[in-house]
Amino acid sequence: MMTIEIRTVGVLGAGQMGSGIAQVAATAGYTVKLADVDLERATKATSKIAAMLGKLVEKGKLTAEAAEATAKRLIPVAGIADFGDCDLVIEAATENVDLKLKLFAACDAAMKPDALLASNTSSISVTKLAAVTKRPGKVLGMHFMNPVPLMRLVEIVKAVQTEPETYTTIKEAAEKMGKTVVTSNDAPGFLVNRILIPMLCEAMFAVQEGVGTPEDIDTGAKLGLNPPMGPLELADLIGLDTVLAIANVLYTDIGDTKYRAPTLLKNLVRAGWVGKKGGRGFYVYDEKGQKVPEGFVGTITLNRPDKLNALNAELVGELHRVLAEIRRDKDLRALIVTGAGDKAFAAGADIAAMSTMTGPEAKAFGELGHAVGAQMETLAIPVIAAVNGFALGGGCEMALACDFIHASTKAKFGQPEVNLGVIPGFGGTNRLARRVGIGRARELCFTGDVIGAEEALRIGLVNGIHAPEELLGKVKEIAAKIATKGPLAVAQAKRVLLRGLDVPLPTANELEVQAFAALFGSEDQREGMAAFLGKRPANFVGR
Ligand SMILES: CC(C)(COP(=O)(O)OP(=O)(O)OC[C@H]1O[C@@H](n2cnc3c(N)ncnc32)[C@H](O)[C@@H]1OP(=O)(O)O)[C@@H](O)C(=O)NCCC(=O)NCCSC(=O)CC(=O)CCCCCCCCCCCCC(=O)O
Ligand SMILES: NC(=O)C1=CN([C@@H]2O[C@H](COP(=O)(O)OP(=O)(O)OC[C@H]3O[C@@H](n4cnc5c(N)ncnc54)[C@H](O)[C@@H]3O)[C@@H](O)[C@H]2O)C=CC1
Repeated sequence: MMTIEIRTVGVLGAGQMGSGIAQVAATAGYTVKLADVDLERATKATSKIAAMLGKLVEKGKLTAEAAEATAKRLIPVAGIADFGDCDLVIEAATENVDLKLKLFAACDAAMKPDALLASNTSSISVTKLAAVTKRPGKVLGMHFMNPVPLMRLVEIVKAVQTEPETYTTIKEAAEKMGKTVVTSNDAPGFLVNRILIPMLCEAMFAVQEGVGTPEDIDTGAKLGLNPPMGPLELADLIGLDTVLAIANVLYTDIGDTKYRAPTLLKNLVRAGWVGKKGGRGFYVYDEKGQKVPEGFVGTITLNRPDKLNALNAELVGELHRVLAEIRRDKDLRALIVTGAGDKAFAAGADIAAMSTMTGPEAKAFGELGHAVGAQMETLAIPVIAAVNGFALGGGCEMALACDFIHASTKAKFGQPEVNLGVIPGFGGTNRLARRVGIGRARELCFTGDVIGAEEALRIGLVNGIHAPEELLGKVKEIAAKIATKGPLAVAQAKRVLLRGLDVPLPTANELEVQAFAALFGSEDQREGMAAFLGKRPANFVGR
């Protein structure tokens, strides 16, 4: 029997696996049509692949011409109806048997009769998938590993119906994509996942039973058994929803309770914590997919929303106490300050309380406010203000005492104290001048004008503005990013940047040299540089 020559490959499902498969197929010279639930997702994935190719060019691993030619071979399409001219379709949609049966029947109907149809399924019976098509002999499993561009293996799974020519053609195609092939008969989990999934689940049972922490389990596995990743890190990479789906297939199809999924895994998936692709699983990840140490970011919420979080003695006293506690906390690596409710960060010092104060009382309160500002400025960790509404008077001053400010698009800033016959008393005059320049600070303090977020961004009072519902998430991302850096280095940078403002430049430069030198010999300096040279993420400990 003649086999088809593969020129055009359809990839169905543009998630982490489908995108990787599309990339290696296009790199191998195939024209690739990439589809997902809609054209938008397919187009987004295609752009991401083009960006990946760009990175390979930057690293000198691909020429610019090759990257451009590869990107041109990648065509996002609206759906299965566009697979009519494909010689091979590789399905890489979500691991769900009913979905895959439906997609196989639809692909079969849309594809030309002699084209081949493969599934990247991790565990589902390929024989069952073949049986819903009119081309069962042309169906098999083509199980790529994650991440596809880096992993050398493709496990080819022969369905009961697979014709030898189909196997040979697919093997050649996989080899053309730079992969080594192993062959499995159709059995739950095939070869690789039959071994892998019980191991991942066993690690999860160990967490569930309190035998050890995820960190200790992963470190133990990595250092004791020598795989590149620990089992829980790997489960997060695969996707906990996918791991659960595979475990369920193993358990149901083999019928042995040793393959049952741990409750912990089920609960994480129920919570939507599906691993790296969702930002959280056994670990927490930032937007770049880098692991974020958990519990390293603290948040203080000014919580007096019925009075727009106006600063009275109780609130400021509490803030003073909490900041003193935070100073003693050796685990925290960044702190966020925000306001409760959706109207205000803080609308200033409590005017009702201040209205009856004598001069000496006002002095005492001003000094308390300044003490809080100094606490925030001199904490070793960065303090970020997430200004979610009014930041007026003492509220604006409190934000200014933070290292930097991000704000919601509806935030409003001002030093309106002149309207009350007083001046800023919580560092506003001088911190504002340092942040936005003396001229602008004078105008704001003399007029009492209130400015919006756009203007605050324009004059450099805030570093970024975000939709109100996104503000806290964005600020947490920034704080989480800082938490992955060397804590000693961040602390020294904060100290030198602050102290450098108040001394002549040569003295500021001396401060910098001293701080730079002081970091050498620290565990973090050695780890940071070793991690760079070892091409791995650094794991800083703050020593
Ligand atoms: C922000 C507004 C434009 C919003 O208007 P609107 O949407 O119409 O809401 P309102 O109805 O006005 O407000 C809702 C609710 O909140 C109350 N409220 C708002 N702001 C304050 C405030 N600053 N103090 C007290 N209460 C406030 C308001 O009265 C309403 O209450 P309700 O009537 O019971 O419902 C608008 O609200 C506005 O313009 N607010 C005032 C903004 C302002 O002028 N701010 C500057 C204040 S002066 C200042 O900040 C001086 C400083 O620079 C600080 C120096 C010292 C710092 C030291 C810290 C220690 C302070 C402790 C002093 C207290 C002592 C003690 O407790 O004994
Ligand atoms: N994640 C891993 O490490 C590995 C996964 N696999 C398998 O690859 C397949 C895909 O897994 P991932 O890429 O990790 O999942 P993923 O969740 O990253 O991507 C799945 C994609 O399928 C798309 N999809 C869902 N329904 C669809 C439909 N009706 N039509 C078109 N597209 C649809 C989703 O929108 C999503 O983009 C699964 O079968 C999985 O078992 C295989 C090897 C490794």
